[in-house]
Amino acid sequence: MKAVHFGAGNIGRGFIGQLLYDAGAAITFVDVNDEVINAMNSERHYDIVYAQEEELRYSVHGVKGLNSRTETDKVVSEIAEADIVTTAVGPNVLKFLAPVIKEGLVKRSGKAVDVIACENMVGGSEQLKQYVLDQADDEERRIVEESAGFPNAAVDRIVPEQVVGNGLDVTVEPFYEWIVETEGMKNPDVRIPGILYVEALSPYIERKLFTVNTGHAAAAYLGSLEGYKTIAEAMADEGVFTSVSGALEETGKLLTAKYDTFSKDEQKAYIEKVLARFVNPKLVDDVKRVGRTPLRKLGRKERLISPAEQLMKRNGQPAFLVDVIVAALSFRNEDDPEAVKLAEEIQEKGVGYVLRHYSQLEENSPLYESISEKYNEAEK
Ligand SMILES: NC(=O)c1ccc[n+]([C@@H]2O[C@H](COP(=O)([O-])OP(=O)(O)OC[C@H]3O[C@@H](n4cnc5c(N)ncnc54)[C@H](O)[C@@H]3O)[C@@H](O)[C@H]2O)c1
Ligand SMILES: O=P(O)(O)OC[C@@H](O)[C@@H](O)[C@H](O)[C@H](O)CO
Repeated sequence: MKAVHFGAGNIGRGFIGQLLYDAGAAITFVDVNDEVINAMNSERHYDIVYAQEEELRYSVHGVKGLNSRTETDKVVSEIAEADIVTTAVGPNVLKFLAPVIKEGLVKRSGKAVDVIACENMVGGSEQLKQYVLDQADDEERRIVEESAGFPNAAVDRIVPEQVVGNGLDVTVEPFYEWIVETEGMKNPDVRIPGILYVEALSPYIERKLFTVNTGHAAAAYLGSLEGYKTIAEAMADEGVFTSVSGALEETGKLLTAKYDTFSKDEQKAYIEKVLARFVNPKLVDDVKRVGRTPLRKLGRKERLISPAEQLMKRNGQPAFLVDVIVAALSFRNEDDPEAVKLAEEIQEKGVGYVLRHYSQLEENSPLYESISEKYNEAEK
């Protein structure tokens, strides 16, 4: 089996690569980072190190690397022969993959394949499909529509930023979950052991995004305000822990009211497990990584605004979530262009502009009002 994976970063190497390799795939990692690509091509393997008491290493062999900008023809040929195509590049990067993925899919002459975006977002693969179709003429569009599936997915494993060993090795938490929606698959015969295939992804992606990622963002933004460097340090602060748990109680209320997929007890156990994962002492995860790209995270369909808005529509009070959103608006990191932009926008146009423009909240809507009020109080 051949797999093409875009994004040889933390989750790409630390999780997707592991399951694809286990499934017997020869993996071509496509990236733009030449250091990583060159290391892939000279080492041809890397290790995944489990962040747990007893060290456990897992080797992924036979990998190679290609540059998606300078080796486009080779990437197209690899896609043309692949049994599966996956991505983990970040939601903002998906549109840049579209031209080369479109060329690769067209070159397959109708041979079915699935393209799975493993990004933290609702409808990631569907979004990628739209970007691909935007690049296609009528005939190409027909080929893509007929032969390429873009099943949505949810991917969960905490993989912090770090370079260990040969520069490719990566430390990960032992936990993992990869869920793929069967609807929209064109090549269902390719099944990757370790993936849970479900008919409807919505409950699972919302549970993941609104528990793991909401809680993570809460710890990062509240922890950052308190001056903590890592998620584990932030979670050791009683005040931060209480607020993170409070935010997850709120999202839990929404999730169990909205879906009958999980009972209240199951959601409670899920939250407890997530909180335990955040305090893993062997996992050194910078609040700057977890809080990265705050403008994206303040988006309407994202982990903070979406559950808060949905909860309010069901007459719930997202008090803790609003505190986290206020902390997110105050997140500062000079190395993160989105955090810099956020600070500039607030300085020049005011917080209301950010809520209208980036979070797409209507002025004077209940959530807009709650956030503005709390933000102004905090600024006093
Ligand atoms: N790290 C985690 O804990 C984790 C867990 C689950 C899901 N995710 C999701 O996975 C995605 C990637 O996250 P990450 O933590 O691995 O980030 P990362 O920054 O470590 O990796 C992203 C990789 O994409 C590469 N890239 C950027 N532009 C590219 C392009 N045009 N073509 C090909 N490659 C390109 C980067 O060079 C980098 O190697 C995000 O959507 C994230 O939300 C991350
Ligand atoms: O990747 P982001 O920026 O959407 O979110 C940061 C973290 O919350 C995220 O990477 C988690 O570690 C991951 O989603 C755990 O599965």
